Amino acid sequence: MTSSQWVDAVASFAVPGLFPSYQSAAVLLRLARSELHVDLIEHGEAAVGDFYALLDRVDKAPTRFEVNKIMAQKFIIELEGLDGSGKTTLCSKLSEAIPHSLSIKTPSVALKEIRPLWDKMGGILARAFYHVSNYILQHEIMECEDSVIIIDRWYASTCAYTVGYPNKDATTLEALTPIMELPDEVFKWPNDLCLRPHLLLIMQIDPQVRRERVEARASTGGGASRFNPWDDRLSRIPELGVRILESFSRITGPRAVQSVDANRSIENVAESAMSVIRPALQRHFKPQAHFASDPLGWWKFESQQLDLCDDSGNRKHHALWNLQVSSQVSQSTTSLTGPPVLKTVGLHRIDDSCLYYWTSRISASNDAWASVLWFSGEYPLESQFRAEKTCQPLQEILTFLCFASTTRTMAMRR
Ligand SMILES: Nc1ncnc2c1ncn2[C@@H]1O[C@H](COP(=O)(O)OP(=O)(O)O)[C@@H](O)[C@H]1O
Ligand SMILES: Cc1cn([C@H]2C[C@H](O)[C@@H](COP(=O)(O)OP(=O)(O)O)O2)c(=O)[nH]c1=O
Repeated sequence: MTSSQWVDAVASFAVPGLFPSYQSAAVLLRLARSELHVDLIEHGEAAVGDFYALLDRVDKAPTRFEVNKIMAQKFIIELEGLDGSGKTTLCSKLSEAIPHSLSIKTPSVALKEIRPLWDKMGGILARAFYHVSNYILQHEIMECEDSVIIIDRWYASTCAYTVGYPNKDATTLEALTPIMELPDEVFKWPNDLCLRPHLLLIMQIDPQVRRERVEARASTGGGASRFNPWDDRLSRIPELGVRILESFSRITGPRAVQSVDANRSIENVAESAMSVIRPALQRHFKPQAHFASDPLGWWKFESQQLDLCDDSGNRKHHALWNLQVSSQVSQSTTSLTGPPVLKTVGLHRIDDSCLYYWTSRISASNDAWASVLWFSGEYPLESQFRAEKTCQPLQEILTFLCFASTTRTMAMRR
């Protein structure tokens, strides 16, 4: 693609600077080097070479199998919030509190040297850099061995900071379309950014408290002490912070989204984040404990979290899903006949590649169970099987139903 073709392509983006895919941003960054003759070398040949080598490595998208395996084996938490809301502080607290966790950030530390170069260029090139940095982070997650990944900013920042403030010369935001009037499409996690957070935590902070923290950070020295351009913008144009926060809340792609009150002490903020994370980790890694305690409650909670149904109980989302329905009617657990046979009963379009369950008591005397397993065809079979085995051992698989109604109607029919 030549630079003029590229300029035409960019003009068709829904929001200026909001790239739809990895390739659309990577091609521009490569053009910057070859055709646009941007002087990159003055910024250090080694850093530039490393950056382009990294772009080439990330070019190869992970396979669906690799993605599904990572999504099943790891738990990814993304922290978002305005500058100075305490993300970095919370990341380090969480990584201390959560075993086998890794704390990383976007743009990743591997891009530390090259980032100021693209920041200095600004405009569409800087946006392209931030866009690819999300995929570089994905690459790092794929390669790491830790099971809980805590990320200080990810794609939600790229989207919110671009949509929130597409014109850097603006001193007022009057000319911009209100966030709530922009189409959903704008806030959609890119299809080719295959990993996504299991949990997005959005730090909510009073503007004055945030301002004081940013000033205190600036006066205490050290690496994190610099004012970045956003510190200044956010105080000159307070509505900008509101736009960015509204954008965070519209992002779709993360499996669950929660707000964290970031005004309180560091310990309180960490504890309130942990009170959301703990059960989420348990559901992810040990789903059986939830089925045992309050299965139906858990299901209701999850389906709201995932926003599967609208207020009337109709499914809102569409993607290919398999459905399996099995039930155990025997009161005895002594004659279990080994692992349940998994059988797919239909392909259904519901949401994205989430794996989750519904299981519930089916009689008042608590002697029978129904277990519904929806699983995305995209998950590796061994993880589906393992998850099923750990939920409720099924003595007898009685029914395989075709899924012809909404999730809520099914629950009511029982
Ligand atoms: N809950 C808190 N209470 C008081 N100060 C905090 C709290 N969380 C963070 N800070 C301080 O506020 C400043 C900004 O926090 P930081 O974690 O760097 O924010 P961010 O990563 O969101 O920009 C830092 O100086 C940090 O020590
Ligand atoms: C990750 C990301 C950050 N940014 C901006 C938002 C932040 O104001 C700025 C600095 O981010 P960051 O390095 O995370 O600084 P801080 O820890 O102070 O929040 O970069 C984008 O514009 N796009 C992006 O994709």
